[in-house]
Amino acid sequence: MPAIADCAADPPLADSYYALLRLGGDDDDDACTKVTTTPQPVSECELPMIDVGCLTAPTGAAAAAAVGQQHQAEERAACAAAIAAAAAEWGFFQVVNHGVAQELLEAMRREQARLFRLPFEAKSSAGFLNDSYRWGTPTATSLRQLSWSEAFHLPLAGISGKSCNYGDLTSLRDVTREVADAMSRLARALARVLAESLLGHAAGERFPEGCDDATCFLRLNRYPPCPFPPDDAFGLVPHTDSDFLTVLCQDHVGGLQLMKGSRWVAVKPIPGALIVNIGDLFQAWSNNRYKSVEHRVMTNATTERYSVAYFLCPSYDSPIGTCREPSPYKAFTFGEYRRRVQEDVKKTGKKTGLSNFLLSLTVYKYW
Ligand SMILES: C=C1C[C@]23C[C@@]1(O)CC[C@H]2[C@@]12CC[C@H](O)[C@@](C)(C(=O)O1)[C@H]2[C@@H]3C(=O)O
Ligand SMILES: O=C(O)CCC(=O)C(=O)O
Ligand SMILES: [Fe+2]
Repeated sequence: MPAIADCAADPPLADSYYALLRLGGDDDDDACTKVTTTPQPVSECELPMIDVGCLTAPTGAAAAAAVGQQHQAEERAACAAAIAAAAAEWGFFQVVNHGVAQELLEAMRREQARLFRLPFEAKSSAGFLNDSYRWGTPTATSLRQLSWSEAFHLPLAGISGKSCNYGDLTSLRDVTREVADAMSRLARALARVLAESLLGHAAGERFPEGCDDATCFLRLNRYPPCPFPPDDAFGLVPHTDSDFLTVLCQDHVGGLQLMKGSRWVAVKPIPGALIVNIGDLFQAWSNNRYKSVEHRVMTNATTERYSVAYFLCPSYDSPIGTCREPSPYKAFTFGEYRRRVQEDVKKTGKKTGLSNFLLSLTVYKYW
């Protein structure tokens, strides 16, 4: 592993900042991202908190005998109902007893810090961690499109793949693999109860089809301190996630905000809890019942912030489909969706997302 040199570790985000400032590009017409002279105060919210122990605990014979199968079934039904209600109302919730060990998450944070402390040249060099390093916003044309952050967007297939040379980063690989496995179990259990809540038990059991190790991603995010005013650039620009659902572990620093009603609210970090959010694919599949909610990360002037996100994605050739006809959306595959998002971001600097795939501009409300 190259020598650790803190001073050269940060990506040249300030260069991007000044270049965009000089460019003076038009700010968005989007009210949510517009720079306002008097920014609206953002209140802090407590996301619905759900104990998902009954979904993640091993269902051994001893456990069944002790608790009683009837009671277990009732507990599972109540948990599923709380998850479905939060996905419909908030698009976001928090979980405890989630099955991802606290020591593992702490080890992940240590490995992540070590990884991001590598010199920028090493992180961005060809082939490093399968070319998964991203920083800033290469497509930005205005300051408000700049994400003051760096990330490794890791396809899970690549983590164990021999094609990737980890060198001295083998401990990072092992921890990453373990976190991905544990988050994957949680994400699948949640996706399944969300599908069951709309389809019934037997049909929901097969959900999500087409999602496996080769198709999901783990994203390691780092938000360096940002010396510029928080109204100039974001830590991560407002977006919805292009997946079925995301499991997120944020540290104690805070900065994540989400849209609730038509206001931004800040998510208070709760030690030990993981955050779950619905992505675009679940919103489409559920005919808008579950909400893929816009979220963003604010910058912090003094303190760096870390997060890890697990994205539950199907293979590119998977049709997304619907839980029930008629769907408000045209039929599309995940590959078509990703391509359209990338084209839009390249052309306009912004993701348009699901509205590109609506059958008509009528606002559908099914639920
Ligand atoms: C420029 C963009 C790429 C992105 C969508 C966005 O408009 C803003 C955030 C980006 C991000 C970050 C996390 C995930 O990697 C991602 C897949 C997502 O859902 O939001 C990407 C988006 C993307 O490349 O589709
Ligand atoms: O860092 C966070 O809190 C959010 C990250 C996020 O939204 C993403 O990676 O898609
Ligand atoms: Fe996100």
